[in-house]
Amino acid sequence: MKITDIRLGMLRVPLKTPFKTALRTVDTVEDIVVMIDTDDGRTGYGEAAPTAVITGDTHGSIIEAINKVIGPRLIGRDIADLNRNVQLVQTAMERNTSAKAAVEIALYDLWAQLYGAPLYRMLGGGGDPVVTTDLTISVDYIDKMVADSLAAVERGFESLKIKVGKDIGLDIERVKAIHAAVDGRALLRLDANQGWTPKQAVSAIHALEDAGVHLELLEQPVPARDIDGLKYVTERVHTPVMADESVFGPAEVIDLIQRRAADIINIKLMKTGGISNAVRIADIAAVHGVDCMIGCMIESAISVAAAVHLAVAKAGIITKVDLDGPSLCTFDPVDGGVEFNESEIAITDAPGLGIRSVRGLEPLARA
Ligand SMILES: C[C@H](N)C(=O)N[C@H](CCC(=O)O)C(=O)O
Ligand SMILES: [Mg+2]
Repeated sequence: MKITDIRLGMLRVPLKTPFKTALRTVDTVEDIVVMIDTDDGRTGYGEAAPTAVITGDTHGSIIEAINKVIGPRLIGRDIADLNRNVQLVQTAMERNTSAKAAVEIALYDLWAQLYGAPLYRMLGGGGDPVVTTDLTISVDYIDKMVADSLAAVERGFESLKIKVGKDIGLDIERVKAIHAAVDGRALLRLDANQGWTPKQAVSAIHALEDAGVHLELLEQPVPARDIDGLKYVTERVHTPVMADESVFGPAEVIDLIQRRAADIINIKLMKTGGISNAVRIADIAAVHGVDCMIGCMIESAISVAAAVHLAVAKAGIITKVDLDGPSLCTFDPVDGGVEFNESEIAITDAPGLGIRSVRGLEPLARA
């Protein structure tokens, strides 16, 4: 099975409600879809999310990276030669992790299709191919966040990811109000998206711990590059601290673990550059006994499907799931693929990612 063509399309899916974090507000998934075609008539699918404030990737950089740099290396390559193909993707250029992720996802999709197995099985997974995700509550007025949290609990979500990091005093009030409202019906995860200083983070978490607010974890309280600050927080609070924007690839994870700067690692395919490095991170974390979450950016059911397959394959070490991208969307553009049903996500027996087609793609002309 040889690669004959690499096509790109623009996917636009409005969100049900604006997604607001300390870093940005976004109301539509506007992602680049990669389709890799082979000489036996198959197509592998991938997706890149342009999250410039986190990865530095934009629509323009993703398109240019795939069309001009990564794609040309792959034309004519044999899909069975996965490790070499992945190496060609990863060594094509520095950074550009979202573009690399999209291409890798499509390569893994085709590789699993070649052997007629769902991707999670090719990654060594067995057992029940089902995961349970949280739902993100955007940072907003307190009343709105409380209403959104109650609505999420009514929809069956038992874990809520509360966005904070905008205003420390208000953030404490936000979390106390949500905690009182959901009254033990959902676990609370906080994500400050780099919005606090180390000292603010410690005082906020102490205030919440002292008020009896149990938190499952605190995600990325301080700026991404402030690893000393992350360690400062981790050493001073009981709540487990998770690194997100601070860690992209395996080398950063090794450094973070050696410095004991966080308790948990958030793996996202858009940060790792795809599945190969995500597998490495999960394996490194397993060696050190560090738990991982699998997360996503504002992504649809294409790239999130790949994350679900990885989560099932690495269920022993990926113990927390934040794959709510498709639940935030007004519709699912994918025919086939993984079945997203609110908090429950299930993989079918279809080969690869199981994606038959993607509706409403706007073709992107080659440069
Ligand atoms: C969508 C997911 N639940 C999430 O919250 N991801 C954010 C980043 C999303 C973005 O800005 O695109 C995170 O974990 O920081
Ligand atoms: Mg985060």
